[in-house]
Amino acid sequence: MELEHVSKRCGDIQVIENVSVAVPEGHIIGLVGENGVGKTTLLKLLAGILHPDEGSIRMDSGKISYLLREQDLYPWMKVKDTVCYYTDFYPDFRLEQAISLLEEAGIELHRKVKKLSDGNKQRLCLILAVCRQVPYYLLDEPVKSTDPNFKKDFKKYLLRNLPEKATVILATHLLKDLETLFDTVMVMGNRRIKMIEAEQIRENYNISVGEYCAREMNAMNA
Ligand SMILES: Nc1ncnc2c1ncn2[C@@H]1O[C@H](COP(=O)(O)OP(=O)(O)OP(=O)(O)O)[C@@H](O)[C@H]1O
Repeated sequence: MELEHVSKRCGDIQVIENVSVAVPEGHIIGLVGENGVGKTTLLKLLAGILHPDEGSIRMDSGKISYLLREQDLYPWMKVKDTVCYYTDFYPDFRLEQAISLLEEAGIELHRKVKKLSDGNKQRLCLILAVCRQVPYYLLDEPVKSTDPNFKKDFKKYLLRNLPEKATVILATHLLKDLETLFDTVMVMGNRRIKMIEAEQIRENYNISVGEYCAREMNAMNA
């Protein structure tokens, strides 16, 4: 998965400009940056939902699982039908695993999606995303509405449920909760992306990943 000299405008805003990045395979990558900096836009470009104005993106959208937002779910459907819909649509969807994760989350199969709490709608979206068996997962703020315990255990949850060599790009503002999850971080700011491995941050700067990201975000937007 690779971006070469990619530029993208949204409305009258130049979100990214001439960005080239090769996504490291098998890494869990934290995508961070201030509100409105372009994290969702980048994930949509990678998923093939948006197209670059200039440059090219090398990826195979059939191999990508993209996390739905709660409002993308059909509210009138039952949880069971939502899962069956996914099973019909994606041959790589692991139904048994989804049923087991729904049970673990206490989400009943016969409940209508619109009757779920916001946090459980997000858990359902997450279950739909992680139960696809693909090499790439694009997760935009996957734990925003979930409870503190789930956020705390999210690293274990991902490692337990994704294929061993999966590549994950995860956009978040929750650096305190998630920083230990990342092998690499991409910091976005001022139309650019800076990528660095977590190990390199600890060795070269002797600060936490979260502290590094906060520092870089300030520097990029100064
Ligand atoms: N459909 C659109 N039309 C016009 N401008 C848009 C559209 N979608 C996004 N933008 C603008 O593009 C920029 C990047 O938005 P994006 O949602 O990618 O940011 P983000 O980093 O994900 O933000 P947040 O952290 O707040 O979720 C923002 O300035 C936003 O206002």
